[in-house]
Amino acid sequence: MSTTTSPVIQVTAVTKDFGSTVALSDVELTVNRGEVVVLLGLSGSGKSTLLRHIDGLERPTKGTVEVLGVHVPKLRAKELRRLRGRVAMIFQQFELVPSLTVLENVLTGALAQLSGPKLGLWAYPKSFKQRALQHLDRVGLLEKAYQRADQLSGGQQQRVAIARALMQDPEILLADEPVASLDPESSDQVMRLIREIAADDGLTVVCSLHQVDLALGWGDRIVGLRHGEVVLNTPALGLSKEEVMEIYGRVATTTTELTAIEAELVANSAESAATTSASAMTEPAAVTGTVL
Ligand SMILES: Nc1ncnc2c1ncn2[C@@H]1O[C@H](COP(=O)(O)OP(=O)(O)OP(=O)(O)O)[C@@H](O)[C@H]1O
Repeated sequence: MSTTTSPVIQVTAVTKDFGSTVALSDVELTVNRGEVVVLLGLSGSGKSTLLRHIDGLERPTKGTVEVLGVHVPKLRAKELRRLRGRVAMIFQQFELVPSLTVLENVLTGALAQLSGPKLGLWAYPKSFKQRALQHLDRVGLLEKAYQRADQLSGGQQQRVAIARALMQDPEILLADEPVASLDPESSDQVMRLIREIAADDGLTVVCSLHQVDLALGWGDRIVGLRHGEVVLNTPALGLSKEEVMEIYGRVATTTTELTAIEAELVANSAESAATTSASAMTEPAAVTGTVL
């Protein structure tokens, strides 16, 4: 399914202050149905805060956020839960339950659709289990359905998290640094999968990343944030790596300078990823390649 020009996310003049910290400053963002938008920016530039506004986890200090035609900050708890049924989210640390099987973890994506008791595999109707197995097949992990989640590699766990998100039948997928804890090969696999699902299902994706190459390879549009401000909002096609590097306020005029800037930013990002992965249940962050 291709991108249409009907906006499903409309962020208008959003500013978010946390005390004296301005996390977002006058942010404008329109995302059309079926688009894959990648948010890039240094650690602390506001990527997660923007995603959290789209999911209604934060309210703007100023401005408006409209998702699937609904004005998010004004929603009551029940309406917000209903909206979240249509908006799935995946995270850097996968957020699986390590002691549960892969199948049980996928089924938890449908918890909100259950009316009865919500404990254990038996709580789910057979049709739910069939759907969960289909999603596992789709992410290439059907044979792992009855293994404990913590026996899987990081890349496999993120694919389980994607299958869990699909149980919601979402219209929008928000992905907060989904590959920050993965090696380059697994990162590519996960981004390819997200891209394929978006194309097949007409799913709209907003995904924050640190890797410029992945952003250019898998995104339809790149949105760059610096100190909470949108400094780039451009189709990925035809955009050069050097142009993207300007998001970081660093301009390289030679390849040597570009390599040096990348190396500096990799070190910066590795430090941030190591801090975040301290509580992860999977392998520590492997940061290689062009990681910013
Ligand atoms: N709940 C909060 N309370 C106070 N400050 C916050 C809160 N959430 C975010 N911030 C601040 O807002 C700014 C933007 O943070 P945010 O997490 O959105 O950045 P990010 O680009 O996602 O960073 P990273 O790549 O490290 O995840 C940072 O200065 C951060 O410290």
